[in-house]
Amino acid sequence: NKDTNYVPGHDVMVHLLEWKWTDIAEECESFLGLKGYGGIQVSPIQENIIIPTRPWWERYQPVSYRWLTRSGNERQFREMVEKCNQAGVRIYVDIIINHMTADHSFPVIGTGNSIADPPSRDYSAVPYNRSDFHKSCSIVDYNDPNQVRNCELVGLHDLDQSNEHVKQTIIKFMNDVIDAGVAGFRIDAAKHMWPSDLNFIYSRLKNLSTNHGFQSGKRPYIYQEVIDMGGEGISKMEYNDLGVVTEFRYGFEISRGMRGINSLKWFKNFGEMWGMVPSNDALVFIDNHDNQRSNSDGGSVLTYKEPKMYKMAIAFMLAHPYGIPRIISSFAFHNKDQGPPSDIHENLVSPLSIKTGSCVEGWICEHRWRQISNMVHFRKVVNGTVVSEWWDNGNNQIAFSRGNTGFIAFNSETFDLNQKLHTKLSSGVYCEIISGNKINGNCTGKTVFVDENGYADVKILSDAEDGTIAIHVDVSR
Ligand SMILES: O=C(NCCCOc1c(-c2ccc(O)c(O)c2)oc2cc(O)cc(O)c2c1=O)[C@@H]1CCCN1C(=O)/C=C/c1ccc(O)c(O)c1
Ligand SMILES: [Ca+2]
Repeated sequence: NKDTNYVPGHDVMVHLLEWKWTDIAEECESFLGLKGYGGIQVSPIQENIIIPTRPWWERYQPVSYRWLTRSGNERQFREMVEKCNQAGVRIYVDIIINHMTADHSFPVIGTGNSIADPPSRDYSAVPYNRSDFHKSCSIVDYNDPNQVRNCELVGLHDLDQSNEHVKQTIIKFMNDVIDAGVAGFRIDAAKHMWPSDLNFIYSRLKNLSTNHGFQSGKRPYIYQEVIDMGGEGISKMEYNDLGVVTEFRYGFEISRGMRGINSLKWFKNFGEMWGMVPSNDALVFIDNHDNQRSNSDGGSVLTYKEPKMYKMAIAFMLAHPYGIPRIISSFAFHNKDQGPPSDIHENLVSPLSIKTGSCVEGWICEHRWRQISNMVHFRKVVNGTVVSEWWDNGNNQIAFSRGNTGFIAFNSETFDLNQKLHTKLSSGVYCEIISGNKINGNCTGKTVFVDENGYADVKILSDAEDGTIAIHVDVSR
């Protein structure tokens, strides 16, 4: 089964990219739990190589399975899991089991001071040696499934998951993390490992820890990074029996829609019909840590750098029932390799500075933006209902209801939207949640009136700050 293991009444995962464990624990208690977020994808916890320029992707070159990175140490990790579980927010660990480091021109030292000698495949802190790796061939033909699994991705030394010692070492690492109280894993570079080997590993994972509030018999939620835009030799459908897969087409298509490249009217049947995996098998997102800074999936997905369209894309994702949504919370970057704000002398990511509710000094904190966190509330309220009352203007103005619990409209035309639209909501005055909140019975943003026949006066000026209006039954006055 593919249960996220979220606490009932919580929904939506946020990837707190490069955040430190102590800051995450604090954010669980002061924001994420209260807003009803379901879970957090944390950056890799396993020791990684120190690359002099500290690119973000150094965390994807493991040196060992010790829980020592610039985000913190084992004690801080355990404390974070404890505090977040208590706040009703689950933790998902981004784990790299396909490979270790590449060869480098400098001595290889890890973030936990372990050493390794990649050319001789000696990773003494695990330990791994040459017999645990595939022969070093490079992936040159992505249409050859054998190469993609058994050769090296950009020179990263490729572990042989059919080797008994490798399997047992990975299984032990993952089971230790499960015992610390996490709810599941992101499997990095899953496309580069054989489904049968992954199945062997997953089947030997323990149930979630009853000492951390999980009911007995709960299985870890496994979502696998499989970058498949179609056209390669390997398909995401080879993996979605084992667990959930990242559906890269999702963010690509919604970005095209909100950019006006593809008319929003086509999104009436958005979902499996668009060649995406079944909804329960799809981990969906607009942008991720990789394609927000490069276009590795071949498309130019929306990011925080284009805020109006990005917020519309996120709002659509959180309002629509297809898939399991994940948002990213980023750090500002100017070049695609740049790592997080950090004190380069100290071997840690710099402390997060959150002033007056929004992050500063290089941390974007999309998860705190009102237009995004209020849509988490919307998604929780409409859970279990279907899309109905779809309306469009034949191009880039759309609206739909979610049962009789919520209603949302988008305008990405160059002219205003000003219509009486039918909803399935009962009549009354609703606080509009993209422009504001309902506080002590008052709306801090716009209000929307729904008449006794369910018709709402919907107005979205083309030059408005936000191109979305959304209401739901929890914010009727
Ligand atoms: O130009 C680069 N890489 C080549 C193009 C991206 O290829 C990579 C893919 C990749 C990309 C597209 C695919 O269709 C595919 O099957 C694999 O997955 C990775 C996964 C890792 O754990 C570590 C990596 O270094 C990579 C990687 O380099 C730069 C310099 C090295 C790291 N890197 C990067 O750009 C790092 C990218 C990266 C890192 C971690 C990820 O989880 C990821 O998805 C991408
Ligand atoms: Ca491999």
